[in-house]
Amino acid sequence: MSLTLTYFPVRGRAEVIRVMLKDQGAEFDEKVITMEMWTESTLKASCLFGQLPIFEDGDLTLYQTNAIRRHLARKLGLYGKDQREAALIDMMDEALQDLLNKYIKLMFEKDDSGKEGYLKALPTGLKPFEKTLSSNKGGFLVGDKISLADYALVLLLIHHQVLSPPCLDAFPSLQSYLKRLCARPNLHAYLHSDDFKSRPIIPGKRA
Ligand SMILES: N[C@@H](CCC(=O)N[C@@H](CSC(=S)NCCc1ccccc1)C(=O)NCC(=O)O)C(=O)O
Repeated sequence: MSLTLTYFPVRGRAEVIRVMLKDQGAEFDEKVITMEMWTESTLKASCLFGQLPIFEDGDLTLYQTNAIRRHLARKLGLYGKDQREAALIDMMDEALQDLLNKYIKLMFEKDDSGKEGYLKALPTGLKPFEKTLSSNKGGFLVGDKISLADYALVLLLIHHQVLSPPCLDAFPSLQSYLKRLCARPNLHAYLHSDDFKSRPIIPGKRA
């Protein structure tokens, strides 16, 4: 299984793919594209949608982060035990995309003026996941095995603790979930690696 991820030297949209693969112990190569390479080469024109990431799985070439994530989830058994769980995982993942899109918008704002309002509204966004984790005794968002949606939530929580360390203080289930998942041996090793720590969240924004 030759897997290659092509992306910029930032966490960005690709980080959730890296986290999944690292936690699952799936070997993959990375092609790092600097902004200079991106603007000077024909790579952008060769990308179906003109954007990164690109994910190559043998002779399959995929664009679109969430399509890549779902492909890997099917391949690595990260989509629940049956269709019911897969549907619930999709539901959780869609809701996480809503949170991620708000976070991306904040990350790209020129100054910190939107941060106060963002953090004020954050608990409303986190509450459904606190409620889900406190009621699901399986230990994950859905069922009793890690899924596609858990990786998205874990990375969002990690980034939000950088943005505002106390942001999980009112959410004990999210706190213990994050602690437990980040202690998974492969994920723990990756999160403490220079690879992860040295990559900015987006260009110019260090974690
Ligand atoms: N729908 C696509 C969107 C891909 C995309 O926006 N790619 C960007 C890079 S991805 C990006 S903007 N990431 C930073 C935003 C981010 C920050 C923090 C977490 C997640 C994302 C890109 O290729 N820009 C160059 C160009 O268009 O010429 C996807 O999900 O892959």
